[in-house]
Amino acid sequence: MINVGILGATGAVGQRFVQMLAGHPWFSLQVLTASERSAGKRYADIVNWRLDVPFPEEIGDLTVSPTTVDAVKECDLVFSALPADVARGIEEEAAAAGVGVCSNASSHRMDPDVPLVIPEVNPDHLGLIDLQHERGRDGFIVTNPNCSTIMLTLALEPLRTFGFSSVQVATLQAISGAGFRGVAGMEIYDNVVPYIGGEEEKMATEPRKIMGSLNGSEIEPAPFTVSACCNRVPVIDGHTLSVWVDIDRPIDEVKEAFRSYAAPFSGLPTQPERSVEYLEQPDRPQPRLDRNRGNGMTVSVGRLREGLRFTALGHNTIRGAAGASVLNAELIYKKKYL
Ligand SMILES: NC(=O)C1=CN([C@@H]2O[C@H](COP(=O)(O)OP(=O)(O)OC[C@H]3O[C@@H](n4cnc5c(N)ncnc54)[C@H](OP(=O)(O)O)[C@@H]3O)[C@@H](O)[C@H]2O)C=CC1
Ligand SMILES: N[C@@H](CC(=O)OP(=O)(O)O)C(=O)O
Repeated sequence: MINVGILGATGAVGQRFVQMLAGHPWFSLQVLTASERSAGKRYADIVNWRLDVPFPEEIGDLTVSPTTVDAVKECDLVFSALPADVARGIEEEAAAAGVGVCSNASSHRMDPDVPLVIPEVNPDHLGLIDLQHERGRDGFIVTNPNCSTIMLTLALEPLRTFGFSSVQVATLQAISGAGFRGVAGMEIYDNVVPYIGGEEEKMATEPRKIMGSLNGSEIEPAPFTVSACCNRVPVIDGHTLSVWVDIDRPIDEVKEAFRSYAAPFSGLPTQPERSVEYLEQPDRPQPRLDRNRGNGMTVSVGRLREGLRFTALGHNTIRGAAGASVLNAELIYKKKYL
């Protein structure tokens, strides 16, 4: 078993990590960290468990540690669910101390030697771990993308073969994306907020890195543009995206590309049966009905029509965050970087 820890284990994403790592066949959860407010207390006593699944009692007795390199230096791997400003330094320190870091935070996503990975899309970018080692890092940092970026990029992957140069997207993002203390009820109830700080910029840059080509030690960004409009809506979990892409092919051909898409690997415990699933019903996908497809790891696609337009949807704290990171870690383990 690989000994793992979670940085920021009490938050919206941290709790999803606990859910996904409790009973994991390869990873043994040993360390949970949070802020000074929570450190030194029993996890079961301090966590305000807000997930719609039972609390994994076997994890409850772990004592929450402060978020320091000392707390995690005996781990082989840590999953980071820290706010980006807190994550930057501690992730670097942990990687320097020989720990593998799989991070959800945005701090290192665009670092040239840090892979920004969706296993189905760019598993080869993990080769940058070797570059990090050559540059003197004993451990490594691997990141997963922004939650909306993951839904968009996974939905575009089956269409890669057609080629495209321009993507437009409008998002309807769940409130869990802002963390537990992120959006006040008075702001979001009976409302839509047409602004999520930094999100549109991330959606413009991250997909190009992910779908880019690794040439030696550099990633050449993919040659398309993304124009995004991001909106917060009163949904608890599940980001919905309306996507336009400049592909001029018969609808049936494009639909077949979605239907026949299969991940380029198999055998990872968190991998869903279908990474992308096309839904035929005219009013799907919907967050309440489709976010848990594939245990929250499937991106549902539907409403494909002339334009070329379609709708994509995925669970933002599972496929868009903790599940994405755990799947990355499983691929890293399978490729023997751990
Ligand atoms: N929510 C989502 O859908 C997604 C989130 N992310 C990213 O994941 C990260 C976590 O997000 P989320 O779970 O929503 O955030 P939350 O605010 O819900 O949780 C933050 C966690 O970090 C801890 N923390 C906060 N400040 C400090 C500090 N100064 N030192 C140590 N620990 C600290 C908190 O501990 P305590 O409880 O003690 O305060 C808590 O465990 C962020 O970088 C976010 O951008 C990425 C993709 C999607
Ligand atoms: N911004 C996303 C969640 C998030 O934290 O993204 P990032 O990891 O890129 O900061 C949302 O609000 O839904």
